[in-house]
Amino acid sequence: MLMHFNNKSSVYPNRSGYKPEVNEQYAQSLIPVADNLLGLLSSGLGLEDGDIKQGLGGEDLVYMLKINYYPPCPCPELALGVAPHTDMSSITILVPNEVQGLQVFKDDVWYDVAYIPNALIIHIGDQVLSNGKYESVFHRTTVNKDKTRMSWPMFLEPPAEFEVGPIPKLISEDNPPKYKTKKFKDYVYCKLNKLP
Ligand SMILES: O=C(O)CCC(=O)C(=O)O
Ligand SMILES: [Fe+2]
Repeated sequence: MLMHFNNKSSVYPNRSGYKPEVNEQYAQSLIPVADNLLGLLSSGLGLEDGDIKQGLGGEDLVYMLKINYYPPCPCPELALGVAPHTDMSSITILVPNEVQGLQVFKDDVWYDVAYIPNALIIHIGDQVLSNGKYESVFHRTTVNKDKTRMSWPMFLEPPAEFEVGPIPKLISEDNPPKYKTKKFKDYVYCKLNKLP
């Protein structure tokens, strides 16, 4: 289930019995956290605090909340909840329930991401803006034989029509652009279709 938020509107799926208030409250309270994180990522690159947010569309940045629902699976060793991937968002802020499932890949090993009550999990997504300085985390989810797992990721993404590319201030002769600048919707299309 997907919900889009920005500072102008919220769009909900139209499902009978679905009460959006709690998700709305959760998403709204994450927005300052998200903005703070983007500021930190910006200063980590030696940029002004607002530069990354600006490079993602500024006030038009999309905060997309998704709800993942993984029912119990009779053969968990034969299935995955989500196949290995990197997120196309700039960052993802995720809260899971207590059922283990998220794994990240490092040095050829899949590691369980421990559930820590009340902790937020932050994924670095595809970091075109940083020109690859920040590396996206390759991750997947497993499923559980008996228990239902749920997770609530919020993806921070540029608007579809917004052009994304390495932040010009980062580019120099020593650090040429590693990515083409293109509309975010074209970035998504190319990634999904394995095009350059
Ligand atoms: O359920 C999770 O913990 C992660 C889900 C995920 O990777 C995604 O929705 O992109
Ligand atoms: Fe993901």
